Amino acid sequence: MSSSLIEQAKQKAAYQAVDEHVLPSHRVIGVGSGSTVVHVINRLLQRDPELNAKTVFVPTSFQSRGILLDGGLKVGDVEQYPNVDVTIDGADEVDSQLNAIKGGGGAHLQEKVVAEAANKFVIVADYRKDSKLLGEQWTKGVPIEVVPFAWRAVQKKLQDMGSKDAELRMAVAKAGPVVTDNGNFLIDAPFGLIREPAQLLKDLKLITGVVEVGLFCNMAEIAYFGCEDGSVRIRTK
Ligand SMILES: O=C[C@H](O)[C@H](O)[C@H](O)COP(=O)(O)O
Repeated sequence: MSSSLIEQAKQKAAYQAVDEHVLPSHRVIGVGSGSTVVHVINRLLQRDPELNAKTVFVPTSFQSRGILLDGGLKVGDVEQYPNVDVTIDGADEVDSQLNAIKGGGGAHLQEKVVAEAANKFVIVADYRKDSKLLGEQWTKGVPIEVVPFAWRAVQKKLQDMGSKDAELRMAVAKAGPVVTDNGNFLIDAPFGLIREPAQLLKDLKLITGVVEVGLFCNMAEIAYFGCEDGSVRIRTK
């Protein structure tokens, strides 16, 4: 499939999710991160400007904050707005139970906080992210944000837990590791097919030095997948 068709699939999922879940009565909207969320923001910008002027948007990264500000929307944070009406975000992979891997762009810490602050968490993605089990299609591993000084110790623990290929994520246009929006490092830890994501999440969070894990378990209420044929597949819990 061409990249423009994939973009169309992302756009269809994003537009439908905004249309069905961002209501005129909502005053605080959580906005995730990544390439699919760009379409979410574009759709939000097509709403009645008077309605947008009465709404605060809570971004989850430097990326989404910048796009919201460029669009002239009012941004806030969870410290000011701990009660979010709905959060819409992308995902790297979603399983049949709506558990998700997130953090391919390193934004999962803020994303999880804003998703948990929301009354409803909605995922938007293209068909490549739709799996029966996590780890089927996203084979780079579970993104894990770690405090920098602990990265080697955390990597060793992950290897002991069976993720032999757990690797520090390296930057592309900079020498050295990726540094997150929160000043931390990332380790990508492959665990093969993840049959019990909630248990894995608990085990990973108990490792000292781990800040947050890119496994979102039992959080999403609904997921929209843009398909190859132009339709949108919806999965609910
Ligand atoms: O850290 C990044 C986020 O979790 C993204 O939502 C995720 O990587 C999906 O991004 P995209 O829509 O670009 O595939």
